[in-house]
Amino acid sequence: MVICCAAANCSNRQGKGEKRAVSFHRFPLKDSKRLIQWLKAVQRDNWTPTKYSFLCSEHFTKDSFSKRLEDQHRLLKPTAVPSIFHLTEKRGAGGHGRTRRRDTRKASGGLRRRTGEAGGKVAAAGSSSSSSGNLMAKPESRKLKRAALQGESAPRAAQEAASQERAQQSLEGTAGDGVASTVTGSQAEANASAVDASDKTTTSPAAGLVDKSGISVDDFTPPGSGACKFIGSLHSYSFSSKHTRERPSVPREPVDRKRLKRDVEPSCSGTSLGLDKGLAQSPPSSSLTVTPQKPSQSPSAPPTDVTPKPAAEAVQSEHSDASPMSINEVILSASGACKLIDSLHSYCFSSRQNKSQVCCLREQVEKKNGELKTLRQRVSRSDSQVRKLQEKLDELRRVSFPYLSSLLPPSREPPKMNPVVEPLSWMLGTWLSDPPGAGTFPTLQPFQYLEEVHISHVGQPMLNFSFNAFHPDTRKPMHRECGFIRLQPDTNKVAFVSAQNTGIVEVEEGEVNGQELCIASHSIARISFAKEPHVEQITRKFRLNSEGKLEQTVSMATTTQPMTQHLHITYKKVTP
Ligand code: HEM
Repeated sequence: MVICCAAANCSNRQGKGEKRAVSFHRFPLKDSKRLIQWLKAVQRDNWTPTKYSFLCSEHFTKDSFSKRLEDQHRLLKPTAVPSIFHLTEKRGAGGHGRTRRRDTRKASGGLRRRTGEAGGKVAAAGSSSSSSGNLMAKPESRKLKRAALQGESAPRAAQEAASQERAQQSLEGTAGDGVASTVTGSQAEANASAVDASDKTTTSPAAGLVDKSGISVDDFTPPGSGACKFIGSLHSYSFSSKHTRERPSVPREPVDRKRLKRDVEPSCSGTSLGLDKGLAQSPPSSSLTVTPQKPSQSPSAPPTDVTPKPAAEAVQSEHSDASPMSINEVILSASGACKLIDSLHSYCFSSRQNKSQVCCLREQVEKKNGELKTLRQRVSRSDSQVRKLQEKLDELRRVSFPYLSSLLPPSREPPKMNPVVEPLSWMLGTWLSDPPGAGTFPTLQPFQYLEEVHISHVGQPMLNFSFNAFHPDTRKPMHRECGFIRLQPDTNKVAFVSAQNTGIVEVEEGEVNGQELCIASHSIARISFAKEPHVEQITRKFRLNSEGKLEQTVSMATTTQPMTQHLHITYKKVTP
């Protein structure tokens, strides 16, 4: 394939003008922004660039190029945009037409022959990763040297190229060119390598389609993934659809097409057609390097050992520059569709990843459920043990207190209060000192104490009481007394009978008036060894204050002291 400059009024093409090195650069079909910039600069009406469209280096400013360190090879910068055009001139006969393309075919033949002469070992031409290819003129010896240096990669590149060539020949088979089928493998390899040794996507017999980045289609298509296979079929559909649109008038043998498709699978990132890959295997942004043509290798003198393929190349040139697609369509179909499919791939993978996470979580949940089940069983066993212990306790109670259960009412409802004690009902309940009680007496240091009071009834015409004092700091028990409060029926006369831990037993009597009970000692007895001084008189007053609190004030007279207040305390009710 001979490379021609696509710019209007520019007749530069590969091999033309040996004295000056002109490089050719592909249109950045993958980079839609830059492509638009290029197209604006080129200003060609009703023309769409293909992967076989080039601009020569003369349309770029000097600063559009950089030099490769190792061999000073001139490379077009990835951001370069052409700016030098002579648009006012009219395009001459050497413009962009079929005639020129036919010349291109001849030039292509020449190129093939030249590279074939290089021993069929022309390796990948060390193209840069620049998005625009670089078709730079180079001396033959240098090319050979480079091919030799590239050693191991050469056979592989040649093998790949041979595969591509075979695909191309399949297409060309319809032209009935029997010679084409006689092209030797080494020739075909050399040819394909020379056409574009910097393909980003090549076929590998072992691994199928392999991208130069090292990612193969298999990387995107996990085995056994139905979704990915489906997406893969979308790829095929996308490319075959593009192929159909770009080559609507060229009939293809089904067998050829099938073979080609199998040999050259479309890739996600590629914008080229499967058929185009079969022809050149060159992405739009790859770089090409050619040597200026010697007279004997000029395009006008096709070599005898390489069969030209006019039919296929005619198809190629006819459809490469005369595509009916608009730029938008190119961008949409080339970038949009593949991006969509790539996003489907991503979705597919993320979905599979999520699935595996869900599986992992499900396993954890199942494990936790198992643990929960075990815990529930243990709790159930504990409940059962508690029930058994409760039953045992009940049995022991029955054994220890044989009459208790019969004495207690089955419903365990509180006994009905005897109406006789009704006037004292305001005293019923459990009371706690609030605040602590205050103790005084002329012979004593003032002191504080806590006290708990229980005043209850069991349905009898009397109240039961107990007063239990505690030290406010140590909570040690101090004074304690218990007894009964009786009311003389149909009167407000009250008898208070008490036994105290100090060895005193006493009876106090008095009256209840409303919510106040005032009583005074009627008789006091004590143990023989009671501590002195002995108490001789005691008075008490109970009342329910406006705050609902129970108050008690105790005064006493001893053998040494007249009647003096000994205690004052306020209780807060804590239970009925
Ligand atoms: C009606 C019931 C009570 C009577 C008749 C009574 C009688 C006495 C008497 C006669 C004394 C000796 C006084 C002295 O040495 O001059 C005494 C002392 C004392 N009483 Fe009471 N008392 C009663 C309730 C309480 C209560 C509820 C407390 C509370 C903790 C208490 C705490 C004390 C203390 C700390 C002393 C001084 C130390 C002692 O002698 O043990 N008393 N009481």
